[in-house]
Amino acid sequence: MLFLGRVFLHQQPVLPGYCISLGILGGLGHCNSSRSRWFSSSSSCLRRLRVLVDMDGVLADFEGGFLQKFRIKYPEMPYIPLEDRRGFWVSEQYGQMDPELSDKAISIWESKNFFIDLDPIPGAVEAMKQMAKLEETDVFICTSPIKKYLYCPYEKYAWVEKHLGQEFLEHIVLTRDKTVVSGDLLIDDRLDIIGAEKRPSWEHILFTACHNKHLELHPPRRRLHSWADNWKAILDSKRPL
Ligand SMILES: Cc1cn([C@H]2C[C@H](O)[C@@H](COP(=O)(O)O)O2)c(=O)[nH]c1=O
Ligand SMILES: [Mg+2]
Ligand SMILES: [Mg+2]
Repeated sequence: MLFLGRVFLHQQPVLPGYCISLGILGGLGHCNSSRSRWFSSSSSCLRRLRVLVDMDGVLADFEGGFLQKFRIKYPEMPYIPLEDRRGFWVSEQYGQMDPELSDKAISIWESKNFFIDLDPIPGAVEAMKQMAKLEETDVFICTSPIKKYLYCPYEKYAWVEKHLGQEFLEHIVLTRDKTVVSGDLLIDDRLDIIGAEKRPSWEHILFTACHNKHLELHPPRRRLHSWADNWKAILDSKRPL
């Protein structure tokens, strides 16, 4: 039967007309893709969990890499130790210290080799490899490139190949607007993820970073404190029963 209503699952509206209902509606979700992961057994629909994982600040140590290169390039300039970082935008906090420092900060991540040289966040590579191997689970790296595109997009791909392997190249989403990407979970260190879609399909799990660790999250918002934290439990909490 053609399902004509709007079904809300994980706060996601499933567009009318997209779903052919095979019986039980529990667990409906990402059914609007030609490569959809639907399968039906004994007249029930099961679907795979889709996890979106941010790159800078979650897989790759943007803050650490920035500070190291900033201090090498501008040894005479003041800098902000990681424990004093506040707010997502490095350029903003440096600009508040001295207006000319904002452009100097930006020059660091606009330079060749900035993104490829970033170290992995502890535990990230192992966690991603484990996550990708989980049954009924699809993992995508969902990352925003800078607008000065000369090096960044290429180096993000190269970083993924170097640290996670070639197979992961199939699982990269480069976007400046993560709200239009569908998934069950988005693990990301940025507090405010906004964009064209006012009701993103994913639940945002805030990944703890130096710039957000002091922020109090209001329920039901959740954190992943590090890759040593129980990320599997967070995934399991989103699986259909
Ligand atoms: C801190 C900071 C970051 N950026 C850029 C660098 C990255 O390309 C994105 C962040 O990407 P994510 O997918 O949200 O991790 O933003 C910047 O332009 N200015 C900054 O201060
Ligand atoms: Mg990030
Ligand atoms: Mg898998």
